Amino acid sequence: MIYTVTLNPSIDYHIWMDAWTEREIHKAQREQKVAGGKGINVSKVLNILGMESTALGFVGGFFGAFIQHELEQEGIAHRLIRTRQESRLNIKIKAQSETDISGTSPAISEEELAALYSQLDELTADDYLVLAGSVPRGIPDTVYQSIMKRLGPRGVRIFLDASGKALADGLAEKPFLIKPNHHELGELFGVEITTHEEAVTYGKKALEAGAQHVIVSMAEQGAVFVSRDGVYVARIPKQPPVNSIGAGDSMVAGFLYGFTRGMSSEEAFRFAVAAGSSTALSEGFCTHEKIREISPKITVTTVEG
Ligand SMILES: Nc1ncnc2c1ncn2[C@@H]1O[C@H](COP(=O)(O)OP(=O)(O)OP(=O)(O)O)[C@@H](O)[C@H]1O
Ligand SMILES: O=P(O)(O)OC[C@@]1(O)O[C@H](CO)[C@@H](O)[C@@H]1O
Repeated sequence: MIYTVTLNPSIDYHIWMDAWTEREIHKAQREQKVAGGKGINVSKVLNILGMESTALGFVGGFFGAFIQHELEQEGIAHRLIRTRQESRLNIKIKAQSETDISGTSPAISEEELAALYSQLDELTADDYLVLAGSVPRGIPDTVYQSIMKRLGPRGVRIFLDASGKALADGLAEKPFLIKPNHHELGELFGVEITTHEEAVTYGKKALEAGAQHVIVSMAEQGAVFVSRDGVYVARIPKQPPVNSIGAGDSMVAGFLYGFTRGMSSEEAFRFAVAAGSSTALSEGFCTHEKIREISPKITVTTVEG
């Protein structure tokens, strides 16, 4: 079974407007409220691709009930833990460009965190676990490392999509896959990454630091894959994004889908990039049809050495 953990889910409030200007009153042309958070998005994309998963994490208050209800409506299994404090609201403004405002997270109590640990203790070597997104208040930012310390030795394969200290500390526990974007990977090593070559260099350093597979996503520049199976660069034709929110989550779901369906690392990587790009270049998340359409436009090349 695949489990996704979203410690800090959100309602994503998408709002479209002609232009965004400071000190102006704006009228929305269109708006949409959806359950969000990185692990939840991975579960949603897996569901669209026809693969089951169980969403774990915390939800509270009215916003939390909304998130839970949406998952139920979409037929996504969940064991979300109800918290005393309300889940957050993240605003996604789509005007000349995309602007994100992330709401303050609820504080999670020790008992609520303990309830998550007891759920996680049920996982076995047959399971995949996706740990994705920010860590809410009340939880130490070493939480991903602690979860990996507990479940890694049991053979659970862990996909880690985190940044900052949560990513840095997590590496030592040998996650099966990490998916930083090039800014997050640069931050990890205190450098700025702008080219595929630099992403390969620092992707290899992440491998040396413990990760087993590394996907470095680079938005419209495509992505880089580094593992002992090979090093690949994926390029995509330049096109303005329609919605880049959840593109990275679609990539994680795409790789997980491909890998668990028996694709080679290279094929799973291509599928992951196609999933990410078809989410970025269309309304809503990727689908099998959109992935099939975009796949031939993606070039994947092998990097020697
Ligand atoms: N403008 C774009 N054109 C084509 N593909 C894109 C574009 N933006 C993103 N993608 C695809 O989606 C993948 C992930 O994008 P990105 O690097 O922005 O991830 P991210 O920062 O984790 O995103 P998010 O956190 O919003 O999900 C890229 O590797 C690429 O395949
Ligand atoms: O603040 P975090 O947890 O890092 O990211 C949260 C978030 O921006 O990530 C998803 C897109 O990847 C959105 O659904 C959600 O609002």
